[in-house]
Amino acid sequence: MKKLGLVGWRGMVGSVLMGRMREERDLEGLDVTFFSTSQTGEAAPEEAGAGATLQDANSVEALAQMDIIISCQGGDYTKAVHPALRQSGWQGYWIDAASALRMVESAVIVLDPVNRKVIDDALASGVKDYIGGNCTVSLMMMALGGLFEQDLIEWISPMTYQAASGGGARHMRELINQMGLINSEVADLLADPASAILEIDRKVSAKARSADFPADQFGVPLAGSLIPWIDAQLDNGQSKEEWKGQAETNKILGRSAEPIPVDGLCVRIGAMRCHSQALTIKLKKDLPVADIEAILAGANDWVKVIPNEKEATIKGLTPTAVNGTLSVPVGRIRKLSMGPQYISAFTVGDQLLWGAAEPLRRVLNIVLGR
Ligand SMILES: NC(=O)C1=CN([C@@H]2O[C@H](COP(=O)(O)OP(=O)(O)OC[C@H]3O[C@@H](n4cnc5c(N)ncnc54)[C@H](OP(=O)(O)O)[C@@H]3O)[C@@H](O)[C@H]2O)C=CC1
Ligand SMILES: N[C@@H](CC(=O)OP(=O)(O)O)C(=O)O
Repeated sequence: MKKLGLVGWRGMVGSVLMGRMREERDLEGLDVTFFSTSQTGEAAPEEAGAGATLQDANSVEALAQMDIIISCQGGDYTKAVHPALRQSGWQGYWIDAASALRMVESAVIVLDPVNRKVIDDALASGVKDYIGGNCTVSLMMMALGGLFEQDLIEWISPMTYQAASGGGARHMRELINQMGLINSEVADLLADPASAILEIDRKVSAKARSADFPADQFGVPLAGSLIPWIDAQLDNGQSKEEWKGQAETNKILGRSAEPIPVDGLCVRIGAMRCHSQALTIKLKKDLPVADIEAILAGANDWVKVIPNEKEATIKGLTPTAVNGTLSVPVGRIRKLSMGPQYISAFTVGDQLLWGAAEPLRRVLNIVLGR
């Protein structure tokens, strides 16, 4: 029986992963060990077996007993533990949600509905590190998989609308706290239909700008606002999140020569866990919209083409509609006035499912040959 070690399983991404693995019974037939950086010796979840306890996630000796390790613990943990584990001679499979190893040459970024062949070739050639992609990149590629598969894309400019969950659980809590405080500030005025909307607006702004407004996680208010910067600042003016667009897309596709340009602005908005993206795409040739829709719809089981109509769009192409599901709707597909090869598209996806957990559980099954 293969030995699987799970690290980071009780965090936000790890909990979503556990939920999916339980739904799909992925842990059956495996000898599962749960690790923790802070709770060694406490009771482990039932999948570890009766009486099993949490093992020390910082113990290279304990980790080295595993055939496969999945980590959702974060990049600092990966950087601290993975090199020591490999240096100890460990030959097992390392599956990771964190970005730390993504661009390392010996690692593959996994998104099997899009790059199954890259994964299969890597397995055949002995690659042992399989890393989940950046959520925004994975969701964009799930939506546009058909156009990538047929090599129809000359370039893409994604303008993103990213959810609070991308920052972590504390960021989601802060957003809801901010929403609640804003509502409380004007609750009496809202209850009075005769109150002046500009007075409500003035009080909302004053509250959000006040020194005691909770903004420790995002640094500035997000509720009722947005933040046009995600992750670190790079010397070329891009944010790191924007840099990942082109770097990871091409690595996922296994394209080193002639990379597809992918560049745009990444923006944090007050959604909970769905990232949305408005895409401007230059195609390599002029294709009818109906053909583009058919190519997109046929690429995988999760992408769903929403017709470019108002009712269908506002009902099906929003974070509220998609939250907590594996569906990746893509719509607003139309020709732009720049020319027949230029199209728009808009897509929404759950950044904790296809954006983080789902590619990991799927590559586990691929590694296990099932
Ligand atoms: N958030 C996201 O959108 C995405 C995150 N990722 C990657 O996944 C990593 C983990 O992210 P995320 O899941 O948000 O991190 P969390 O902060 O939710 O969890 C990380 C770890 O914190 C520890 N922890 C301490 N207190 C608690 C608590 N009260 N409840 C749960 N866990 C606790 C747990 O480790 P222990 O048991 O050892 O104490 C847990 O595994 C990120 O660093 C990133 O690399 C990847 C894609 C998207
Ligand atoms: N940076 C993403 C979330 C994330 O964790 O990305 P990555 O896995 O590339 O570090 C966001 O804030 O929405």
